[in-house]
Amino acid sequence: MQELTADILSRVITPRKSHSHKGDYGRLLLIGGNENYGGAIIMATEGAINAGAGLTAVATHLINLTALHSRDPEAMFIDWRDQHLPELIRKMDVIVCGPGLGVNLQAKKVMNILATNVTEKQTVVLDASALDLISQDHQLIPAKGKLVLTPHQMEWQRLSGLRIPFQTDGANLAAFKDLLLGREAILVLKSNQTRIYDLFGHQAINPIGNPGMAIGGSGDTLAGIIGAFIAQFDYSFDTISAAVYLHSLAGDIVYKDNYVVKPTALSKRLPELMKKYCAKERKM
Ligand SMILES: NC(=O)C1=CN([C@@H]2O[C@H](COP(=O)(O)OP(=O)(O)OC[C@H]3O[C@@H](n4cnc5c(N)ncnc54)[C@H](OP(=O)(O)O)[C@@H]3O)[C@@H](O)[C@H]2O)[C@@H](O)CC1
Ligand SMILES: Nc1ncnc2c1ncn2[C@@H]1O[C@H](COP(=O)(O)OP(=O)(O)O)[C@@H](O)[C@H]1O
Ligand SMILES: [Mg+2]
Repeated sequence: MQELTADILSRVITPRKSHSHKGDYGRLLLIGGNENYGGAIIMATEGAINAGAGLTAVATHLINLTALHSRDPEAMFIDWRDQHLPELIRKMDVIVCGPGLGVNLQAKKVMNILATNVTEKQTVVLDASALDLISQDHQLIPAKGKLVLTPHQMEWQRLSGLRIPFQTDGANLAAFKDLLLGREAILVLKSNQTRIYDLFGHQAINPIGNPGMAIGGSGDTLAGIIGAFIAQFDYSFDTISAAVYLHSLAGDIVYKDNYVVKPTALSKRLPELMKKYCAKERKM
């Protein structure tokens, strides 16, 4: 099991080229935020924008439009009932689905649209409610594309059938293989020591982070950061590991002077940290 260090950031976060435009840093769609959980998709969006996604769009309940745009004017919006959603999904590089999505009929409809429209070249990050929905119905797992699953331990219990005390590395990997037979997929199993697994034998543990991050929205923010990293850099074990590490590093910086780590405060630290670790690489 590889223990992550700051080296992962310098390896993944590359300097931006002068001759580039927003399209070079990825098109990211975030899907989630029902009438009760609008905050979740807004926090995921703040994670994504601050982690550098080139273009960010949000498919959510209409009720969240004003709140979203007043906080994040960088994000584009689509009502998740809009008939153009399938078309928009097909244009994206990466789709993050689940923060605040809920599990009602509308949520299932949205997941079904996603599952049937994802193409081979795209990556889908499934988090929160999306994981609960696929636990209930495996047909809702997108049929094509690369996958990243980001459960916390209870979501993983629902998905894998492994009770939390039995979530050992061996058992996690076996359950992950069973679930995603033959697919290109990465599992980010979140806890106070998040573990990352792929199906080729890579395993990493994140030793940083803090209990100030035990607050609603921390995971939603991480889902956005992971989406932005894949959109800008690539889909790889290292890229996803770097996103996990950066999230905790930003959390640790906020925690130095604060009893709790508000997810929105964590997101604000991301651009400066990305600059710092990218600049380090250039000096080497
Ligand atoms: N502001 C917003 O809009 C927010 C909206 N949100 C949205 O809410 C939706 C539901 O997501 P959820 O994660 O809140 O609920 P759920 O899946 O039931 O998990 C909680 C259960 O799991 C257990 N548990 C055990 N181990 C655990 C662990 N390591 N980490 C975490 N939990 C652990 C835990 O145990 P207990 O607390 O009982 O000890 C409890 O029984 C989803 O769409 C999400 O995006 C939230 O993101 C918050 C901010
Ligand atoms: N005690 C802790 N120490 C370190 N990291 C933590 C701790 N508690 C929570 N986290 C991190 O916060 C995030 C919580 O994710 P999640 O439970 O999905 O939150 P939410 O759904 O409320 O956004 C994970 O990235 C997890 O690693
Ligand atoms: Mg969560």
